[in-house]
Amino acid sequence: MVLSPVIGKLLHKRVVLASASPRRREILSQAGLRFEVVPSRFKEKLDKAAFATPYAYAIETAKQKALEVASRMHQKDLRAPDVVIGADTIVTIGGLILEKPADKQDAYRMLSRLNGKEHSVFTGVAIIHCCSEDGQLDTDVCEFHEETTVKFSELSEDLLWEYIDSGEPMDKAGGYGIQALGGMLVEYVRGDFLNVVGFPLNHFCKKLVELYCPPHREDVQRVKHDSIPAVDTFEIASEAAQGDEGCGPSRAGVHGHTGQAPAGPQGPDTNGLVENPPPFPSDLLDLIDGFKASKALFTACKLKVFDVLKEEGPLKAVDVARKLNASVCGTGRLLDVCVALGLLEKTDTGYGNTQLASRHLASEGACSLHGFVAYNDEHAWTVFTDLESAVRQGPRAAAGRPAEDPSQSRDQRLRFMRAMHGLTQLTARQVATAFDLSRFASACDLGGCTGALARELAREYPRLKVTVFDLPEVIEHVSSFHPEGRQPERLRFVPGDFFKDDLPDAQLYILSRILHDWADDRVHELLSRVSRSCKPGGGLLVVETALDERRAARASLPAALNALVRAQGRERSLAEYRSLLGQHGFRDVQVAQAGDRLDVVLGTRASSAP
Ligand SMILES: Cc1cn([C@H]2C[C@H](O)[C@@H](COP(=O)(O)OP(=O)(O)OP(=O)(O)O)O2)c(=O)[nH]c1=O
Repeated sequence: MVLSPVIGKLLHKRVVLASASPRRREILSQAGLRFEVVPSRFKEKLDKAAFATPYAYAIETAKQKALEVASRMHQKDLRAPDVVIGADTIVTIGGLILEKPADKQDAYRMLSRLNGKEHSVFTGVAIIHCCSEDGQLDTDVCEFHEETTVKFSELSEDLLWEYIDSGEPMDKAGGYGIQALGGMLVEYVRGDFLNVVGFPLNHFCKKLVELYCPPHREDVQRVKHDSIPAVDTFEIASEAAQGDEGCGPSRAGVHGHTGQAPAGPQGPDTNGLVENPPPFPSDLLDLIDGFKASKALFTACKLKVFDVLKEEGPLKAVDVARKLNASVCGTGRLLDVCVALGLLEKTDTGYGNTQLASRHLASEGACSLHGFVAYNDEHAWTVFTDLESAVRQGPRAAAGRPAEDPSQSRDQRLRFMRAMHGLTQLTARQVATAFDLSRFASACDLGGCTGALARELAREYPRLKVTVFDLPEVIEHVSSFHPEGRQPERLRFVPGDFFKDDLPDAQLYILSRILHDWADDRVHELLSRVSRSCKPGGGLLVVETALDERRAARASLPAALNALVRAQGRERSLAEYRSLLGQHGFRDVQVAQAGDRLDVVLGTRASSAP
């Protein structure tokens, strides 16, 4: 069966994961699903002997977990979520079902049983579609299971006990976690790895395709007979209906509840043929709503929601509202939107940050993008409202690079520096290691701002001395970005203007995210200054998001629009950067990628002048 993008179909639904398992949460959120977490209170005590197969037991347990959550939520609010997902993972060996060990001895018994042998891991999954009508809860259940075979090596007693003493086995079926230390015990795996970790993502997506993606017109084989009216044969639909623990019959009900177009054919057209409705334009609706999602994220950052929850979460909406000095109703809605966007998690104890939010959206921390978010909220948001006139009239010549705009206030400059600092810290390592730069003893980062890239270079190359060269009004604020005090000995900051002042001596010059801010004449002026300062054999490293077909269009398009609305600069292709370096006396030009958004171009200064 062909897998198609399907997670987005759940975007406009309220989805609840009825599980306390952090692994399930991680697998589903990494797949892009937006959901709330409400752990089930169903006691896993079904009579195993009553089930014909181990997986029938796992499926029933998964279903009961999900139904318990659906009915509890329905009772509480008289409104159940749209979809509740439940899962149960078991390990089976020799007809025995192993769940989570009760204590260390139990874990030892389980692991000894698995020692040196193959066993099966089953996960049963239930996807429950809910509908609350007239105070009644109506549910449609789709269920399936996945099996994976795992073989343990021959393990010594010492190893088993060392593993048990690590504490890892206690909350895991069969007493091991294949994704962590338990991976050491495993000789091979046959089947879906994520199924062992607690959630069979691939099978789940296929089920969603069955539920939400009716076959397209092209998939429909029209069979016409002279005397019999034309009929449609849905090959994919019949394939789906033949699937294991059957979603087929409940499908119509599912779409009925969720307001989606029915999966099956609609009424006959004038020729007696049966027409499919056009595909529901979910992606388009997401695109239309996209600006609201950005603004919700910006607002939550500005209000420091993620800082409050990082320090004190989980918290109820009322407590967050009190801490933010904001309305309870407004805060509650913003928090729910953040849950739907995958930035927060909601459990019985309240709202908490996802790992993503704690890492990138709280204002402190090495990976914080808080400054970049603030810059987009306060600056980019405003200038982008001018997109229409920029498109009509072409790029505005007015604004230069923000840090170099003399009319810029101190606050604006600091905001820009914070944005650049966060973004550069995020990518500095990838840039520093895109090429082996160990042949250089000194480097000068022109327009190097807070020194985030320079510090990474100094860390990566122990003999490299790095100079950061930037405007005096930038350098004056650098210390506030390094609260720990002293800069590394091999790092220095020199104030100056790379268009006017002598460039510091260095074997390697770096222009990171600089050239796109300038029009062609200024780029040539700058490169010829660099070329004059650079000695033969020295290098020039250019870091940019190049316009290039190799990269997914999405990553480079916002940059192209940036140039249109705010600056006199422009984005260039890799071929243009190569050619620019060549025109200014740099040879052996090589290109590498730093992550999925940045390109790094390295050229070596030839001995003859260009
Ligand atoms: C075999 C194996 C299991 N597990 C985990 C997955 C599940 O979280 C757990 C099996 O217990 P489950 O009862 O399936 O799930 P749970 O108790 O963690 O969460 P809930 O009941 O609220 O949904 O074992 C691993 O993380 N790694 C492994 O290698």
